[in-house]
Amino acid sequence: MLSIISGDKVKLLDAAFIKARQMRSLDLMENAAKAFFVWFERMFSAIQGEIFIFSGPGNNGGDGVAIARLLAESGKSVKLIFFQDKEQCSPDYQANFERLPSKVKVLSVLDFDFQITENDFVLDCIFGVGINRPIEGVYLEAVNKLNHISCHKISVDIPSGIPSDNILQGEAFKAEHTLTFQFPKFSLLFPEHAEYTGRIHVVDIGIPDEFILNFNEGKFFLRREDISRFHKKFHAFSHKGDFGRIMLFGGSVGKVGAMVLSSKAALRTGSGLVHVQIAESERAIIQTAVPEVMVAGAQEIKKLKSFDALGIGPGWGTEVDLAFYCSLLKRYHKPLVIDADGLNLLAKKPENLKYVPKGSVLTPHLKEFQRLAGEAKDHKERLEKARSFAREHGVYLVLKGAFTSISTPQGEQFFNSSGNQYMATAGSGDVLTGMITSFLGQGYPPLNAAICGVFHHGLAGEMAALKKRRGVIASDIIECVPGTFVELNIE
Ligand SMILES: NC(=O)C1=CN([C@@H]2O[C@H](COP(=O)(O)OP(=O)(O)OC[C@H]3O[C@@H](n4cnc5c(N)ncnc54)[C@H](OP(=O)(O)O)[C@@H]3O)[C@@H](O)[C@H]2O)[C@H](O)CC1
Ligand SMILES: [K+]
Repeated sequence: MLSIISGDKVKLLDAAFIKARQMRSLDLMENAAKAFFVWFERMFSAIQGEIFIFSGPGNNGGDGVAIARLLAESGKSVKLIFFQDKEQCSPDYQANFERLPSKVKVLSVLDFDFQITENDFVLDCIFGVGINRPIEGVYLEAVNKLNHISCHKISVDIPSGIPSDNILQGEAFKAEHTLTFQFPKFSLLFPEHAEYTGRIHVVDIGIPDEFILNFNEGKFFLRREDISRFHKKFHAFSHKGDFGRIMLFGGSVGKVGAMVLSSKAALRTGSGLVHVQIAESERAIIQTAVPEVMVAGAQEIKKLKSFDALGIGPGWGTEVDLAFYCSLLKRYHKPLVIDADGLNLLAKKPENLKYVPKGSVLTPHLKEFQRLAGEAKDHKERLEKARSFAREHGVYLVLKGAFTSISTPQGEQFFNSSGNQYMATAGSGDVLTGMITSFLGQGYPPLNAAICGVFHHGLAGEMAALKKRRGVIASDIIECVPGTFVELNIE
């Protein structure tokens, strides 16, 4: 699992790593440039245009100079545009400058005419994690000009102008792709920066994850290769009971569809038995739509404890009898999942939060979280609030959106990498509730249930989007859930 560390620690990390390996910082820069080069060749095999590399005075600029050499040596037409005289640049920048082949055309930004056409590439190596103030002067002018030119645009490590751990002040380079080294810089995960980062790619430059862990600040980035370790193993003798008995509460009149989606998603995620508690008048709908589901009666509600997990809220409405809701929370002592109206009801009467069993998983989207925890001025503050909320209430807080975050009662935060914009569709959250409840019911610890739920949900969304793009609906996500187990090789 990748650790996300702050920009000011990157220098310490580099220093410790090169010392431990007895290598030079220049070698690490070479690793970074090579990692970029390999990625670039794979992404853009048939390059027709010219490659313009804008290189700032620090080591991000140094990466640009090394990349210029590698690209030129492979036969590409490369122009290097610099901002400062070599003598004012970092030592590793200077060392790479000395190694530039003569076929790289080098010119000052002051002499550059910005004649760049659609097929050309701009590589943004102006500033990386060392930026310490908003860009201005020649840097701002160049960035503004580049942002108005249409061509292929790639930022190296981070779009220049964006601070690695904070919200952008002023302007920054707008990339189509950001290739970031070793781990995603924290601010790349903020919605405020989506129009600058484009697609984010993480490449390894040779520093092992265990090494970076020494600098960890409790933030982790979840990737496909991390997921199988959070799964439970089943075997040939496993029976229906091992896959869990769960109960879902929701589906008021006119909103029973939410329960159809949640319960179906739970079954597709592997639940052995799924009960739903819904408005009596809606019973026929769900039993027709999902014949595998059972509708709970008074008997089951009485024997709440016999269920392995509960999921509360999808389509429940806010007219629910609060006394009934509180009695559920008080009588059930295992972790459960709360979503949608289950959360809205808690936001209306926060004093009831104390009844939520410890270790429960709460899955608000941004608006629901705002109702629960109050307004945040930006995503950074929102994530801090999420962290405090999870700690204070002893719950796992799943804040849904791009890079869904999971905050734990211990103060850690996990960021998900699967999913896409096409999942922002009605019922997508109900599907997630069903999935996380299903994993909880199968005996997964709450963190594992949340991680697996969020990752598989996102992956199912990616698979659905392959053929349907913006036409994806929540039912398509459910249909793709079984395929995610195949894709990740989970038995
Ligand atoms: N482990 C890794 O990931 C590696 C990453 N590498 C690359 O190195 C950069 C970080 O390099 P660094 O030199 O620390 O920082 P920058 O290149 O971002 O630039 C810092 C210089 O820019 C000046 N500065 C800062 N902000 C501004 C501004 N707004 N306007 C003008 N100048 C600015 C600053 O100097 P000051 O004295 O003026 O503050 C610095 O000179 C990382 O992002 C990767 O790309 C390594 O290649 C290998 C390992
Ligand atoms: K950059």
